Amino acid sequence: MQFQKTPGWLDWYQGPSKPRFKLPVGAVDAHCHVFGPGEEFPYAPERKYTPCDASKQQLFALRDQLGFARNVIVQATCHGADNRALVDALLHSDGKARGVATVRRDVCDEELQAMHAAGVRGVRFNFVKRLVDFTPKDELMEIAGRIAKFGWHVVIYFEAVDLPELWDFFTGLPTTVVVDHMGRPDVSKPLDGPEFELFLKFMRQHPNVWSKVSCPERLSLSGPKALDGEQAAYRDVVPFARRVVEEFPDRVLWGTDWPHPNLKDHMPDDGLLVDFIPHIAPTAELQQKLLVDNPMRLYWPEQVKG
Ligand SMILES: O=C(O)c1cc(C(=O)O)oc(=O)c1
Repeated sequence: MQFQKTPGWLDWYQGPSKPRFKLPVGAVDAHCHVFGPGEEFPYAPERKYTPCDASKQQLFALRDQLGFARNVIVQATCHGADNRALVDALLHSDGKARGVATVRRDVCDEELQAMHAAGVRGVRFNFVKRLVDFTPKDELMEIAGRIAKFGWHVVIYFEAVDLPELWDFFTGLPTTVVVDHMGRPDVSKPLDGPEFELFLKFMRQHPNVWSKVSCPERLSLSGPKALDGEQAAYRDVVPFARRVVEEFPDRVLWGTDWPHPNLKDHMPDDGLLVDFIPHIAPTAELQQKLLVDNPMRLYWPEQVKG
């Protein structure tokens, strides 16, 4: 099937640089996607965008180029609840990838079991209105109850302004809850202002809540871009991410977000995105937790000793 990319679509960056920052051994890129290829794994009819293809082979090549050991592949909304591209990538990863799927209420236990065997360890609930149609909360809560039995967790994606309205639902979830991209703070607002404080309170009061400190390229409003060797990219995002890493060192994850759906301004050089990490996790201990210990505990617990 032939797909036409959304007009203005930016393709992922070709030929990323080798990071200067040396990742710790066993580092996990804990948020990335595969797109299609559309010919093999068609994009979902209900999608809100049509991306360029970004195959599993291309993802695994990026992993090796950047120096990651493993990937966590998150179901992208352009594939709806059709997890075939994700599962195929997991099955071809030599055990180096685990996944987060999107499912509907009618998913049966056999399907969940098959996904578990392939390496799926969570489901994603998306509340970003430009990406998905609304799903009733009782339906999501029912799914959460079912996947909890598999030891899976829930990944949530929402905008900071929507947190108050979603608070009761999120805090009622029976699993570990992982927030995508720090709940998308508006980084033009003060770090200690009410909006980001509410997010910190969410994490403080609920020890089952984790956060990905990813996507500075999406959140930045004024920082230099991760292009042309820039070693201090997206400076305006640094204090927000660093605050989360320092306050919750055992509940943070990091990912490239490759192939970066829906960016409008520029495509970052993924090597330079890796060079962003020491700005938000300045010590070797914080880096080890962020990049190895935490993702291993959540996605490969059977390989964690002790
Ligand atoms: O902000 C976005 O546009 C975005 C989209 C998706 C997706 O379409 O799944 O995933 C992300 O992590 C971020």
